[in-house]
Amino acid sequence: MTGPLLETKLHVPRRRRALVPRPRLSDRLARADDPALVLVSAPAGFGKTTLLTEWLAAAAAEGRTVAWLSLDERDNDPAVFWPYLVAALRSAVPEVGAGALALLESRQSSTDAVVATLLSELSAAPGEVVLVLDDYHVIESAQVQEGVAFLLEHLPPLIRLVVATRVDPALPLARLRARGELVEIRAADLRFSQDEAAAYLGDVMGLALTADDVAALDGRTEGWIAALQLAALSLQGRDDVSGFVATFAGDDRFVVDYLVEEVLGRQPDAVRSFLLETSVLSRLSGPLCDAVTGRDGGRAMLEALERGNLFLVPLDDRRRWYRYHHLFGDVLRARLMDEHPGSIAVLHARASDWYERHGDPAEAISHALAAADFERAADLVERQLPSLRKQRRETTLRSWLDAIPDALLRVRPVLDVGYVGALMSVGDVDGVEDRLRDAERWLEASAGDGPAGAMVVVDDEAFRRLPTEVAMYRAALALVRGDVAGTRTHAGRALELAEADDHLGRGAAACLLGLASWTTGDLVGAHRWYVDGLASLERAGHRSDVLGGTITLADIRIPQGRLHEAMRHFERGLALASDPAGPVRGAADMHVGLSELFRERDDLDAARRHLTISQELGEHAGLPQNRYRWRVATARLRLIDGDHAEALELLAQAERVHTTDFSPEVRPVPAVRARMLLQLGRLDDAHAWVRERGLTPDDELSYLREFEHVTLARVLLAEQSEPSLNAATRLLERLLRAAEDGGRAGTVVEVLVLRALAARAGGDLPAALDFLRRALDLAEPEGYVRVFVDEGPPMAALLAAALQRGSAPGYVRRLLAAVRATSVPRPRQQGVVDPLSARELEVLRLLGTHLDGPEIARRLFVSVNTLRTHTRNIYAKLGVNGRGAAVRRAAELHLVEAHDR
Ligand SMILES: Nc1ncnc2c1ncn2[C@@H]1O[C@H](COP(=O)(O)OP(=O)(O)OP(=O)(O)O)[C@@H](O)[C@H]1O
Repeated sequence: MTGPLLETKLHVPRRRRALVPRPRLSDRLARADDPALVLVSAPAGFGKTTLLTEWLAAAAAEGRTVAWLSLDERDNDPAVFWPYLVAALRSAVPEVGAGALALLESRQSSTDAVVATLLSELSAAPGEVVLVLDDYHVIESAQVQEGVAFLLEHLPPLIRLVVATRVDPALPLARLRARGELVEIRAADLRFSQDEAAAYLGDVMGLALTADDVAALDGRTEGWIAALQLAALSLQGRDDVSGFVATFAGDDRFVVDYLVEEVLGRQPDAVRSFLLETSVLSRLSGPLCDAVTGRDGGRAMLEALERGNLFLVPLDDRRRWYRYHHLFGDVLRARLMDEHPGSIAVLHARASDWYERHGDPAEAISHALAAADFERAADLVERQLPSLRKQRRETTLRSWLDAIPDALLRVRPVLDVGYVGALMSVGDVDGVEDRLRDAERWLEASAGDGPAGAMVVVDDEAFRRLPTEVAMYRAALALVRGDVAGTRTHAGRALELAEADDHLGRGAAACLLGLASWTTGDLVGAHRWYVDGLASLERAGHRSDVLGGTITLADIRIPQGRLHEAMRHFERGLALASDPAGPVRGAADMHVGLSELFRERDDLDAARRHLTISQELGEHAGLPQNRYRWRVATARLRLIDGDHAEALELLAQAERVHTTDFSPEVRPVPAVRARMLLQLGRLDDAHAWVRERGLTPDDELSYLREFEHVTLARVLLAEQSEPSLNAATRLLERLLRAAEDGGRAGTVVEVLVLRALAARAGGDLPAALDFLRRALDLAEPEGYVRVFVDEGPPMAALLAAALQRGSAPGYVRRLLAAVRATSVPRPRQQGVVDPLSARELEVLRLLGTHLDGPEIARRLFVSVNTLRTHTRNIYAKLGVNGRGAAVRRAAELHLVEAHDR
């Protein structure tokens, strides 16, 4: 967070001295049978906050712990919202949230990872906890809303969420309502009844009114408490009550405007000016008010206003911080705009200055922007850049920079490049080029004799590092565009320019160089750069980058045929990620990587287990990248399980997920699909794929297309004609040489396997056995299995022949056993034309329970939409049109028990 955490936001608002008791509402809240969510939703000034403070005082007396968070617009940045939410919980239950806090402080995890961790910590909370989010209507950020919805959906039984809001929140209300987990208090419930209005006007506001006047006032305000309060303030000392009541009606904005005018008009000049001038502040303290008004006595004035019921809400127990009631504040600001429009910028400027002196740069920046003093705002933001970046507050940074005129950013290269960082962090490369070019021009112009003419630089240290940073962003941009040479040039330059102690700069540059080597197939070089880069990143303390790099290291080792080492990298990565401060994304990907290695070794149970863990982690954290890897790995397993349709669907989804990725690891997806088509005997579709990719056996070979060319060789082999066999053989020879030259032993094994099959198809058994033996020699120490087994019967025949000749007998026997295990047909599902996949059977079993759809989806870690697709397929396959019928039919066919075991 930029600026201190405001304790006042976590403070349960103090109860007013005199309140009208509302037993009917507090009873409803008290009787509510432990709902997950209490929603208090009504327009401004209906007494939502007051009702909650009353109820919570009683709840606290009964031993429930209460955590409170008053929200404001800044909470739309997840990097602001979640630290506050965790702090609110921790201030109430100190033993909860340490892990989430560590994640937040590491500033390298997704907010989803934070929520997932928080949830698991909450489930260990010692007793009942009520978490209140007040003024939730200010939250417009979809990201924050989704996070809260996720939190709510997974709340442990003893935790209750209470939301007070002026508009209904984007939370799954209908579902909670259906499950009886929602208690709602709305405007109709909150309106003062006539008796309550009488008690309010008489006992609280001290007005001696007739029953008719009370009835008239209650009728006119329709029980809207804030309006009644304003009316009561206006009525103090006035005789003609009936005449006054007749002048307003309805519960809309006009009433408030009208009434505030009335109230304001009755204040002494000093109070009135104070109210108007300080209305620019979202929080008020005596000293801050003094600075803004230019007069003394702010604190005494605030206390007097509070005593006078003038809509001042205390934010702490020590009477240091207050805010205006929103409704009142809005009208005050509109009034100020009408009466003294010219003074607004001055007032904001003073507030900005005060906040800067008092160490709250975020408030200082907001007020500078509100004062339209963009130069000052830009200065302040530039000074905050390093800490914003470190805290990953790109959303906030972007919202500030968006508010500053572009022409101003263009003469401030440090800020402009900061903007580039904020854009690239979310993969937005539009406009990046322009800004980098600007920065380069400034750097050129200022070479030698310090900053150039019109250029503005506030942070000289940042300006010194700017050339490195620009080179780095250039390298990253080149990589996104597939320009490997450019990546090398710029990253090399960044490395040259980075100072010895700039570990982050050096590490990032080395990794970019590693990526460039990787894309060209120079895996040895890529490995070296990554080892260097990771050492620097570790020194810089950038854990998430270290984790990401560890995955890459493993990914580099796999085509090199070093499966054991790849496994060690993944395991080391998992150890890093299991640290409370380790990002979930890393862990999810490590598990997929491990699953792929176990699948290759034919340990399918372990492969499945790691995918499930990865999926759990990934779904919690909503990680598209993980889902991409996860989908490909799952598709491959599904194919082995015989779930062809699902395997192909998963691959199609994976292709959709990653259309813009540039890392070598995502390129094989289309080729994996083609291999599946071949395994399914869909040769025409495989041909179509070859045409679509524009592949020919005489193409120039490149590492990035290696996987595709190996697949092309398979397609040619599958054709079983002499010319295509010859073409396949020639292509395989070239691929073999390239893989051997590049030290890619993993690829060599695969190509040798195909070469053996080609020789066998050509009738040259001795040559086939020779290629096979070479493959076995390389593969045995690393434990390869599926690379042989997936070739099916032709390979089984070759292996049997090899066994007869005594080649690697133990290993070959294991491979043959794996072939046999794979070809055992899955249990037949009698009475079903199109058999149900394992996944569909799982869904079917859950359909037979009392669980509702969303719950089933949650258990299976899939979206409700995916579940719907499964359900539709199941109904179609069973020839039924509803859940009950499907369950009955499944029982008749013994489908469910058979699978359930
Ligand atoms: N039971 C009550 N007795 C006396 N005054 C009340 C009572 N309930 C609410 N009020 C007064 O009405 C005004 C509005 O109440 P409150 O701030 O709780 O409304 P709200 O619905 O939370 O408003 P907003 O949405 O603007 O935050 C306050 O000045 C409060 O003191």
